[in-house]
Amino acid sequence: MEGKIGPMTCTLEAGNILTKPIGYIESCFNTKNGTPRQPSVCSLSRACLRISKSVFNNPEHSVMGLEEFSHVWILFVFHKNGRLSFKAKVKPPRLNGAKTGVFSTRSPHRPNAIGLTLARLEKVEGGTLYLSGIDMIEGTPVLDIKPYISEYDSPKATVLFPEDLEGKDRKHNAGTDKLETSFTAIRNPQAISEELPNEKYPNPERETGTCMSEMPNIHAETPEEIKNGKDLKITSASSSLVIEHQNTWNGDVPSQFADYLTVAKQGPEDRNQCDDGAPSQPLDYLTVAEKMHELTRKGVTERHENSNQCNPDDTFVPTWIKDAPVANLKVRFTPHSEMELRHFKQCCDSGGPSFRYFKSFDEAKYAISTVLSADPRSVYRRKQCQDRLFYFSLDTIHITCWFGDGFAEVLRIQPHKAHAECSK
Ligand SMILES: C[S@@+](CC[C@H](N)C(=O)[O-])C[C@H]1O[C@@H](n2cnc3c(N)ncnc32)[C@H](O)[C@@H]1O
Repeated sequence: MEGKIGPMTCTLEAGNILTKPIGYIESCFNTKNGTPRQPSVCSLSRACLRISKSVFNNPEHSVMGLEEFSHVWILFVFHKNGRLSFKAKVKPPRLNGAKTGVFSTRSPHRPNAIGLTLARLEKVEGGTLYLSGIDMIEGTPVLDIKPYISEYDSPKATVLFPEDLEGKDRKHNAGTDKLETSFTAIRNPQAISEELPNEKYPNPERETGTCMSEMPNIHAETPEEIKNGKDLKITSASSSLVIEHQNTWNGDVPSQFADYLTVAKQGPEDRNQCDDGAPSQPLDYLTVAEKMHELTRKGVTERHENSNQCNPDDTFVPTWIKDAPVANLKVRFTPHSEMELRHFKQCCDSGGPSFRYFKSFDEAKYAISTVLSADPRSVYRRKQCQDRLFYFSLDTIHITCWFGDGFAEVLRIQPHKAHAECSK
């Protein structure tokens, strides 16, 4: 039977789901103010997430095996967004007042108010996850956890070359595996046919899925015929494969590659003639193909190295992410604020204020510095209230600071009100 939520029918097929938090974040960030805009800003930030017993009777069962992953994706609700409002265009702080489409940003104000954070998984104890490198505030409802798997979650450059696979786990490289299979087919068709009991001889196009529309069908050739020098189709296959790689040059084919290509395109009669018309050794077509391959590979690598926009993993982002118009700030502490921070101890047994998440004065100072360096102010504050004091809290610390031209200065450090009890 279908469940109902108010007037709206809740069906998966319609994309309506009734969410139930699997737990709530306990975070070193108490308020939105001063919380980093992305988890990478403050690697020392910490949080913990207890899987709710109302979701799983035995929460520890649900996280079994998770300790084998270094990072986890956390899907959560921006529960402190205030009224649910969203606009098609937003002004991300990094654009310093300029607008862009909400879906090209990580703005919390979006139609479904769902956040996504990649956090480091420090440890798993029972049904509790200990996280670091986070940007979620205290009490954030968590909808789901998924392991971060770089093999799936980080796009890889298109690998054209079987050599790139050496020493790598091939299971996760289906595309390149296909290409390698096709090379194997070209080098040694019999080997492939032996692996395929239902087929007498391989058809690399079908076998590999590689786009080789012009590739002659080598299906009908017997290994004996190939051995007897009837290697035309095999060699054509290898040249077709290489010609496919021309595309990677974006039309700017280097002359050396073009020379190889000419040779590769010649018919067998031409290939076996020297310039003076004397018969030559039969051209090793596969060698030509491999040389072309090598050249393409070098070219692709160079293109990656010279490119400003592309990352080595074949991804790219707009320049406002990489070279934001908002510079990082220098951070300094007044001697007084530094002394105040030194009063915080690691455990509350010793009397006086103590940290809940940080392990030392240095960690706390570093975390405060990273948060301030990324300039946590809103664009409005940055532009309209430059000389106002800025307050935020981190762990059990309440911080007062101000911003000047290119810097932030910490003026005062006090125990955060909410944690004053423990300090006592
Ligand atoms: C820009 S969002 C990015 C969040 C996430 N990494 C993402 O990409 O979806 C991070 C900001 O959301 C705000 N925030 C964090 N937790 C929140 C919550 N539970 N409700 C509302 N806002 C929150 C904080 O001000 C933080 O600086």
